[in-house]
Amino acid sequence: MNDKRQRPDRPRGGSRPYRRPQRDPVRILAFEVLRAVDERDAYANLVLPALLREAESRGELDRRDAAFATELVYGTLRHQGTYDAIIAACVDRPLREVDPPVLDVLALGAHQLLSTRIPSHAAVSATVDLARVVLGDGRAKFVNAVLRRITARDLDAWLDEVAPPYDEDPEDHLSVVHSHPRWVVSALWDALGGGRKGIEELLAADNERPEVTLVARPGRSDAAELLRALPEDAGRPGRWSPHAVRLAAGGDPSSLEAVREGRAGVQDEGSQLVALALASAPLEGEDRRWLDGCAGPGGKAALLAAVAARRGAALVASERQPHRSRLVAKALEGNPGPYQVITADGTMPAWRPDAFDRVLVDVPCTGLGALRRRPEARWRRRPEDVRNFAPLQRGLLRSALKAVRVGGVVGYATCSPHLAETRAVVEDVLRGRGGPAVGAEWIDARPLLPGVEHLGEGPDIQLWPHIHGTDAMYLALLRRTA
Ligand SMILES: C[S@@+](CC[C@H](N)C(=O)[O-])C[C@H]1O[C@@H](n2cnc3c(N)ncnc32)[C@H](O)[C@@H]1O
Repeated sequence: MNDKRQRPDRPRGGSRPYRRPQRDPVRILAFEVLRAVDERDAYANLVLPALLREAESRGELDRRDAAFATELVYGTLRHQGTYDAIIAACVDRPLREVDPPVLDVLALGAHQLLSTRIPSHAAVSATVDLARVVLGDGRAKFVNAVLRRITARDLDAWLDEVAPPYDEDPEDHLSVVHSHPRWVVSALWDALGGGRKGIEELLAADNERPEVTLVARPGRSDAAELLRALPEDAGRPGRWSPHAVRLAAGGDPSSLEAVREGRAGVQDEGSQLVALALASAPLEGEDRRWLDGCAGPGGKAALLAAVAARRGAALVASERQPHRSRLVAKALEGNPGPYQVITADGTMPAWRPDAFDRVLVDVPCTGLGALRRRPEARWRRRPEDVRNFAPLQRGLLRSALKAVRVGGVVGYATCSPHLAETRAVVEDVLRGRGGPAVGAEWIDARPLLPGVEHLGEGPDIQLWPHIHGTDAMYLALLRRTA
């Protein structure tokens, strides 16, 4: 602690007594996470748990504090676009001229004022104290003035003020109200189709915290075992996957023995459905050799390997990044059937052509279908990322189609619904645009997800957070014909 903070309370210019700011470890920690996300392009879902563990080990935070810090960080990052528009209306210069750490404190304050039940005076005073600790007294005055302007309206009144009317500019309106970059609103709407209701529900779902879903790896565990091991009301069966269990808020997967032993894991239900659909696609002839060509960190590979083991098939799980291959190896440890984990570039295959009966390529993508999990991703992604992934996505699909035997099945998956990453890739590869044509035909994937409704017109499928409660996973199934 520096000298200044150790000085005793004393009067300062005028009659107001000097008050030392309260050091609130929760808000300081939330601020540090926001700075790491902004300055180092860190991922909140990695930095936050690490800082929480450190603070808990120092005895500074308990579970309730940790939950509040999590709410502050995720809520602020999710609604950052909305808060920035409101803050911009309360400062007399362009936001780019406000120092980023000051903006982070203001956004944390705006979140408490506009989206939590914390009384306004308490939110302002706690945020000004935070500003005094992390920014100094001078900038804290600026923070105080801006926050007081924000308290003049509630969130709905601010949205009426700062968002352009829907009828004038629907995408800009939705972008401000639902805190998504405009180009992302546009891309999601193109993929979803339909009118205002659907896109509003989707954008709102992106701002909800997703529930944690477990997978009981078949042959190693089952949903009933997981449900029995959980306290009453702490878990529910999945909506669509017979292997899924949904944890109630605050549920800790590592409290379950099956998870600790790798017989179960954490996996979004959409990701489970993709692996299960590929595994159940009809196939004539041999069905013994399966490949996951983009396996890291191993969620789908572990489910595929477990299903393969029950069917007498073996899985090769391949991943280009060595550190992610190690995660795949860990996810597959203890699988009851044969499997192999290799580190290889899927566009320069380490296997012979025609070597496999089933192949999955869950290609690298913008991740626009998983915005619920990575609240900062929407601000980091750029439209050019879509173009930059395009050659790799096409290359990986072409290699997958060569790796499978004639009659075998390829699953092309993304966790982005952006049409340029989904159907456009598959159509280009099938038509030979930008490379040699590949002999393959579509398989209707919809019947392979029994009971799942609203999958679109087929033959490919697109899942949605607001309809299916899953990440927005895409899957195209193709059969090699020549
Ligand atoms: C969307 S992730 C796969 C997620 C994985 N299927 C799961 O369910 O856990 C895409 C993976 O492809 C890997 N990758 C990127 N380029 C690759 C390449 N040329 N060959 C193989 N893997 C690649 C990335 O490192 C990343 O781990």
